[in-house]
Amino acid sequence: MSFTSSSPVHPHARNLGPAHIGMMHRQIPKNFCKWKHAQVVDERPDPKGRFVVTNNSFPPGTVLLQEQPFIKSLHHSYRYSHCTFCFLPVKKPIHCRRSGCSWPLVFCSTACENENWETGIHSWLCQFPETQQWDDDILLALDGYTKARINWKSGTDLIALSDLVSNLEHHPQTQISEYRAKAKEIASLFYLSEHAVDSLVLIQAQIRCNSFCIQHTASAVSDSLISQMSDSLGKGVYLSASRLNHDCSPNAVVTFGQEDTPSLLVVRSTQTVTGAGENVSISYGPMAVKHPLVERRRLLNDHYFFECQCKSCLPSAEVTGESIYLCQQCPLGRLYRLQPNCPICKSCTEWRIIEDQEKEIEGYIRKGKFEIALECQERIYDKEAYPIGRTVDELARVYAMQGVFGLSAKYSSRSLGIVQRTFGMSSLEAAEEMMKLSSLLFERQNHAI
Ligand SMILES: C[S@@+](CC[C@H](N)C(=O)[O-])C[C@H]1O[C@@H](n2cnc3c(N)ncnc32)[C@H](O)[C@@H]1O
Repeated sequence: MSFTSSSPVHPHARNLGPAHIGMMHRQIPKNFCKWKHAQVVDERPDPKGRFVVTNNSFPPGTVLLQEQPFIKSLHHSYRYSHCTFCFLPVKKPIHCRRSGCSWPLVFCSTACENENWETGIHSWLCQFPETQQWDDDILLALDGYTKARINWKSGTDLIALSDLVSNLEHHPQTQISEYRAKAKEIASLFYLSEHAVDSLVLIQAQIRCNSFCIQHTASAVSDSLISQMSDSLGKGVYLSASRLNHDCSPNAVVTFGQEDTPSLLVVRSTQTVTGAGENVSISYGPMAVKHPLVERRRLLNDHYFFECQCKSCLPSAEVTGESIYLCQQCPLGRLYRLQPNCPICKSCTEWRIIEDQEKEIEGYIRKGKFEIALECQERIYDKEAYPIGRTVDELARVYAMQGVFGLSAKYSSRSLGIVQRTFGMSSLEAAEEMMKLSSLLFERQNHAI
C-alpha cells in the first residue's frame, strides 16, 4: 500500500474535523487494570525514566498486573478467522451492521460487534472504503488519536497517548518521514490540521516504543502446528504495563490471555522477591542468556531506539557471562565472552576473529540459511550454548512448514534440551518447547500412517 497525499477526498470527509473525531467515541472502553504487590514510581529521576517497584515479598509465579489494552488491532492475516473485537477464533461469523461495509473483518458475536461499533473507529471508517488499504499500524495510531484527549478550547491541540515515552528524537529520519507520510494521508482524507499531523507522528512513535505483540496462548492455539508456531495475533498498547522497563535479565514475564480473553495482558514474577523496593522488569525481547551484548544493543536500538542501561549491559558485564565459547586450541576449554586465556590450556584467544565469525553467522540467519549458520556456530560455541538452541529451533520451524516432521522433531528435541538447561526444567520457555515437540511428534506419527 502507499501513503500519498494525492488520494481523492471522500465527500463524507469534507465536513469532518478533529472535533468530529473526538465525538466519534461515544464510549471510551473501561481500562481494566490492577497492580498487585507492585506500584509505578513516577517521580524519582532515573536514567531509564519511570519504573515499577515491588511493595512486598512474593514467590515466583505471582501475578503482578492484569490489564486490558487501551488500543489494539488484530493482525490482518487473522481478519477472516478471528473476532476483530475480542480476538477469539470465530465459529459463526457476524458481520458489521452497515450493509455497505466491505471491510474484511468478522465478529464472534453480536455483543462483540456492538462493543466494537460503540468504542472503536470502525463504525466511522467503514464509510470510507479506501481506508481498508491502510496498514495495521496506522489504524492503531488513528484509534490512539481518537482516544487521546482533545483540547476543546483550541479544537486542534491534542495530548497524545497519555504520556508514554516516544524516543522520537532517536528515531531515524527515514522512519519519521514514514510516520509523517502516513499521518498526512489521514489528515488529507479527514481535513485535519498540521497539529493533528504532528500528534499522529508522535502517536506512531509511542506505539512503536510501547506496544506489545499479543501472542497466542495454549488455550487459543488451534490444533495446527504452523499456527502454534506463528508469532502474534495482533498488537496492543497497555497504559500500565507500558511503565515496565526492560532488563536483559528480567524478574517478570508477560503472557497473554486467560480462557476467553486473548488480549488480556498478565505480568508474573519469575523470581523470588524478598521485600519492597525491588525494580520489576521484563524483557522487550533481548535476553542476556540468549543474546550476546552486541546483538542485544542492536535489537534494542533498531526496535525501540534506546541504549540499555541494565546491569547485564554495564561495561563490566561485557567480560563475564556464561562460558559458551569453545577454546580454539584445546578440546576441553570453555570461555566466557572476551575471557583472555583458556582456563585449561592457557592459550590466548583471538576475540576479533570470533566476533567476525559471529557477524557472519548473523548474516546467514538473517538470510534464512540456518544449516550453514549452525555449522559455523558449532565451530565457536559449546554444543549446548543458547545461540545454537535458537538456530535449531528455526530449523525445526522451517522443516515443520515443509511438512518434514521427522527432521523437524529432531531439531526441536535438541532445542528443548538447550532451553531446559538454560532456563530450567519447569520454565515457561521449556514448557513452550515441550508443546512444540509434542505437536511435531504427533504430526510425524499422523503422517507415517
Ligand atoms: C515502555 S517504556 C518504559 C517506561 C518508561 N521508563 C517511562 O518513563 O514511561 C520504554 C522506555 O523506557 C526506557 N527504558 C526502559 N528500559 C530501559 C533500559 N533498560 N535502559 C534504558 N532505558 C530504558 C526507554 O526510553 C524505553 O524506550
